[in-house]
Amino acid sequence: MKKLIKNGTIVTAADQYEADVLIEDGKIAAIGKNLSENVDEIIDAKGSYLFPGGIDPHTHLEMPFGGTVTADDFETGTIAAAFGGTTTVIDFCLTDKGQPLKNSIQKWHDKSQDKAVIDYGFHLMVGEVNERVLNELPKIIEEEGITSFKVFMAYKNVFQADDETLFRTLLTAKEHGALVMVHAENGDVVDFLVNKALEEGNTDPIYHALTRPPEAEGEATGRAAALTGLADSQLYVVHVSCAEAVEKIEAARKKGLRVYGETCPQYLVLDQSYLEKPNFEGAKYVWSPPLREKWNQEVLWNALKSGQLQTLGSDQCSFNFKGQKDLGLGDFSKIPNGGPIIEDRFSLFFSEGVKKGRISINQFVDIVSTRIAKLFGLFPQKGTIAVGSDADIVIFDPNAERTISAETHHMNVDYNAFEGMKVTGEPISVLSRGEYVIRDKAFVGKPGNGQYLKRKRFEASPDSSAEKVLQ
Ligand SMILES: NC(=O)NCCC(=O)O
Ligand SMILES: [Zn+2]
Ligand SMILES: [Zn+2]
Repeated sequence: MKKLIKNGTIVTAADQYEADVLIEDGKIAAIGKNLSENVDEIIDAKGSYLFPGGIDPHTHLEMPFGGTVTADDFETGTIAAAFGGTTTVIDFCLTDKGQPLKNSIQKWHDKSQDKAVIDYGFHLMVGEVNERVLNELPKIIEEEGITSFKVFMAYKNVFQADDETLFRTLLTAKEHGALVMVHAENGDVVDFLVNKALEEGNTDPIYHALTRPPEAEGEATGRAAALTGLADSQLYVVHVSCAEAVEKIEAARKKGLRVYGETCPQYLVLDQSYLEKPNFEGAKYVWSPPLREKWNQEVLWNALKSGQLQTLGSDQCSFNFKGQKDLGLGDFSKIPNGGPIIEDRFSLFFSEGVKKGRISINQFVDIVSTRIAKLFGLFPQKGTIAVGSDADIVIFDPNAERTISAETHHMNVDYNAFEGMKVTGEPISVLSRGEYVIRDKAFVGKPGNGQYLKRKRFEASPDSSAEKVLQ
């Protein structure tokens, strides 16, 4: 099967140029001016950008959490992702203490393999380190191609791991070529503050933010970075929300540590005041870490622009307002944490970032796709438009205008946290390995077409591809 995309403007992390793209057997076979080939289909992309498909490094699809299960599964979640210009997701596989890790991974394969419409991989949660886990982790890297481990420093009595677990995970990752991801908040301090607020009768959603102060995120980020230095390992801090955490990442990177940071759209455009919305509507804006005071947004944008933060994840973790978020009526600590963002991550970032002049168009591609591919062992298969790469391509109209709304989104939830926001720029068609998933804004993919991705190991040597680009 051959396709030729003509007249589009290719944008990568490094270039912007007009050229035709020849696709054969799911790969990019040639790029050049005036390509003429005997093909099955010619796609006219005049006036559109051709972006490498977005890679979302942070999703929670069909994940049990907070006494319920996230509303989007691998089918609805990946369909929504594709509508939004994302062609790869890396989802967090939760694990259970005392259970073989491979059982948890099998559970995640079972939920995803017949449902995903785009390619996907898994990160693996490490909640304990013992002989069994230490024996299993290298096999998982080798056999499953799972080369990133997640350690929670918060959610006490649920997911939270201690510092020894984090440190030993960092040592293992160093030895076997994996990247350690952390949810960086001081869970003990947060737990104390939450209990105190509830004892004092403070139960509204805003107390979610007030009991998770930025200092708790900064402290945990700095602690994780220090342990990374001690282990001479590599660290990726997920969902960075505030200046205190950015400062710690910046300081670690100045020392030459391999510490990387991700932020999410919600921290770039929403703020703490949303939690004060009346009629319990503030619950829609409950994330951990919480939304921060507005001035933090500029710090995050600047950190993305200067390269101190490297990536944008969605932290897709959707719960319906009715029947799920309302579990926390009368007790903010019972509001399931998270929101629906997988669909809007890409175009919201284009609109707020590129259109508003905060980042260049090449930085946009780098942050939503290329660097993620490099850090998580997918480059150059994913994350760029180059000969030999998978033909994951977004045909994007940079001038289309739309208003974000739950009425029109494709996520399986009854609200959109960005309701009413106007964005400029929209995917028109999206190809995954050369096949349409979205064609002229309509879904034409098939559940089960998404392939599981075994990823390469993290390359830590100074001249590795990840390091060269990210320093
Ligand atoms: N971020 C959030 O509030 N929910 C998803 C789980 C996590 O990433 O901590
Ligand atoms: Zn988290
Ligand atoms: Zn998350």
